[in-house]
Amino acid sequence: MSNEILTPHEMAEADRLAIAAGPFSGIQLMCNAGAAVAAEVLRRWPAAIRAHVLCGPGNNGGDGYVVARLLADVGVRVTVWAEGRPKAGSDAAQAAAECPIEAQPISGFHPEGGDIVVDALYGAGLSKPLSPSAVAAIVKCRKAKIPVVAVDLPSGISGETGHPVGDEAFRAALTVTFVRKKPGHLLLPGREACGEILVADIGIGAEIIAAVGPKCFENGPVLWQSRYPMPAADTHKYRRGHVGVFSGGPSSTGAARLAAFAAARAGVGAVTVLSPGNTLATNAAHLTSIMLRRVDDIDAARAFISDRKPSALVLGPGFGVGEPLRELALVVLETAGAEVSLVLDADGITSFHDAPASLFIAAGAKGAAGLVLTPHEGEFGRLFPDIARDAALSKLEKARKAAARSHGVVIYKGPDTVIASPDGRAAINANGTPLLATAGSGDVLSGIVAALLAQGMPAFEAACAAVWMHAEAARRFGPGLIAEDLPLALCPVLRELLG
Ligand SMILES: NC(=O)C1=CN([C@@H]2O[C@H](COP(=O)(O)OP(=O)(O)OC[C@H]3O[C@@H](n4cnc5c(N)ncnc54)[C@H](OP(=O)(O)O)[C@@H]3O)[C@@H](O)[C@H]2O)[C@@H](O)CC1
Ligand SMILES: [K+]
Repeated sequence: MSNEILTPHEMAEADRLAIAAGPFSGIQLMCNAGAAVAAEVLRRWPAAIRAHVLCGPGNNGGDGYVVARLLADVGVRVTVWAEGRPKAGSDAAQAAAECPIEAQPISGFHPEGGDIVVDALYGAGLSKPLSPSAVAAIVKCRKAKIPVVAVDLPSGISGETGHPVGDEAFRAALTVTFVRKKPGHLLLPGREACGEILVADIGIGAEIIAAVGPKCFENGPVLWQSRYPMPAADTHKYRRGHVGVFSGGPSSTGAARLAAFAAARAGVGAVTVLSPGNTLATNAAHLTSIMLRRVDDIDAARAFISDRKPSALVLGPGFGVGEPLRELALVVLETAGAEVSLVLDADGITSFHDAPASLFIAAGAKGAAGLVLTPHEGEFGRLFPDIARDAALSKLEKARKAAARSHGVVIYKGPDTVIASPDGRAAINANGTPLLATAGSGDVLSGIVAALLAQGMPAFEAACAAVWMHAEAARRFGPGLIAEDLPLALCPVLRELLG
């Protein structure tokens, strides 16, 4: 399965390279695209009474004229409604000329129950908010409650950001896109506007995509399974890594234990909860296989790192915001060394609200511990306020900029979690579930990330794998899920991954 995601700009580049390399010309690619859409319409709605094809002035509209011709060829009653006309000499103009159905102005479009609509108004070239006539067409589809099949993208949605360019966008039952998905198919709200997404092969080969060199991927095992840590037959517990999790004070120890349990389930050989003296008894009462060590201050943290050589540390969950956490994080980054990783979550992120540069400088220093940051939207805004405010950037670009600035892998959490690496690679997660919107679920994610890091998985792949496994465990567990369930719910997911 191809998991690359192409930005609209990269898609246009792939298109250019493919046409230059042959064998397909631009109009042939357009015919292949239109044929893929028409075939899907016929397969899914063989009993549709009438098809309305909405055609815009660009190549998206060109695809629409091909769909209209092919549907009419097999006897479907087709009406074409046009907004603007293709430029003379363009591929779209040729497709329109070859379409036997005379286009009518879109203002006359009136669908009825039993009809089907093919939205070929705008795709990759959407450059401004939809016109009042296009918005009226959306309202008519909504009122008639008829299925919309979007060609490439639901018109109105930006392929780059997944956001509507104006106030309105089509909502499709099915979106047929070409070659590879675009960020707007996976980022919200675009993902919801697309309905089911089908990627059609139109004759642009993998070698063309490789030449374009995309650095964004849909998250899933294909992306990271080859780097997943498989326990060797002759392993022992410390060869499977050691995770240390810093515990909070008396009223907030649960978050660290959630991270610790998750780390243990995710395959790390040993886990130690690092607890202040006043919470040792509470933590001890809830831990069995997980070790416990008293850590009251920076010196004790340093001593743990040098005596027990943890391979990853989790700092933040339930810890409390403030100077002690900042100091601890900087000490870990500066003294732990390159073979240790730090997962900074929750309070760990918020603590650097006023001094993010100190964190980024420490993370960027040669030989520093590797850093993974796991902000949700609010935390992201605290650490990267200017990036968060920039409305022109997609969530993907925001995560990428944050990773480059912080020198850390950033897991920008949400229903469409984006994982970005300082080297420019990024992944968009698509198996998220609202079941994960529950207290403590982020602590579990931090524990899984740390466990994979501790077992030697590279940071970007570890972050991607953890995000996917976390969501997969939640989906398979189903309703009623609370964070305590997640570590155990990882087992069936692990059985498949490691099986
Ligand atoms: N890449 C490939 O491999 C293949 C791509 N294919 C297809 O090509 C599509 C991309 O085509 P495209 O670049 O011509 O862009 P498209 O979306 O048709 O719009 C551009 C036109 O619309 C206009 N316009 C924009 N927004 C507007 C608005 N709100 N209201 C009014 N006008 C608006 C815009 O005007 P301008 O911005 O120039 O003023 C321009 O005239 C892609 O989505 C896929 O379906 C396939 O054929 C197979 C091969
Ligand atoms: K469209």
